[in-house]
Amino acid sequence: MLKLNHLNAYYGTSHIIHDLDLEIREGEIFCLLGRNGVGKTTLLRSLIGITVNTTGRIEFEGRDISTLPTHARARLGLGYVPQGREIVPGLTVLENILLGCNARKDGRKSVPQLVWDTFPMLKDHLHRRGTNLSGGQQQQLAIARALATDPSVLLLDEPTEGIQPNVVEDIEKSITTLNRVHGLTIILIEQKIRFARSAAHRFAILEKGRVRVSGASNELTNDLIHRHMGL
Ligand SMILES: Nc1ncnc2c1ncn2[C@@H]1O[C@H](COP(=O)(O)OP(=O)(O)OP(=O)(O)O)[C@@H](O)[C@H]1O
Repeated sequence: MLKLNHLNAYYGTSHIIHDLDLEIREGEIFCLLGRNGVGKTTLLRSLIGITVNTTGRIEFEGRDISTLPTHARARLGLGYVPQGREIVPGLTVLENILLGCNARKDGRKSVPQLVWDTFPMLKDHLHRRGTNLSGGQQQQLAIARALATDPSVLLLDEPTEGIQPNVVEDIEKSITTLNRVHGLTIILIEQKIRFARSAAHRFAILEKGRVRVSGASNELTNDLIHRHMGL
């Protein structure tokens, strides 16, 4: 579904991702792991085309998207939930969600039912400022905004980082339901090994912008985690 060939990514002259080959299969949760600073966020940004220069091929559903602008990639079906959520200040919850609708590939402006089914809590807060929600609610809003684009692949950058423990489980459940029940393909950056193991079908551990080891999630042994992530 998504194939990367010889992908290199740069911030100015800093070379962050090195000649990376990776294939994400339709219907899977693919987990990106690795220590801080190895390039996980940069890899997701390369896929959606934000703030990073790339060379190499990014193929999505058979088409080379590597030179397309971000909004065109979103329209083709890549939904991005950035680290830190980036809820737009000054906009209500509903307005934040409607921002996502602008990127829908079918041109419809209505909020997909999947958004409300996944996060019914948001309906009770539609006219509050998004930034006034709790951290966990803001994360749910950020995922809702990406779902409003009607994506076929969701890119999630540490979706439960810094979230109160009681909400973490709700968000994790939503992510697995989006995949298992609704068939969304998901690329997930995750530091919580427990969730990576239970949710992901396959994983890759990055080191210095390269895939150091990859495999099925049942091959994600404590030894690998210790050796390549220092945990
Ligand atoms: N906007 C930027 N300009 C220049 N260098 C950057 C920029 N963003 C990140 N970097 C550098 O790129 C490297 C990879 O960072 P990246 O955020 O992709 O790593 P990461 O694996 O996602 O780490 P973390 O888990 O800390 O988010 C780091 O050395 C970082 O300092």
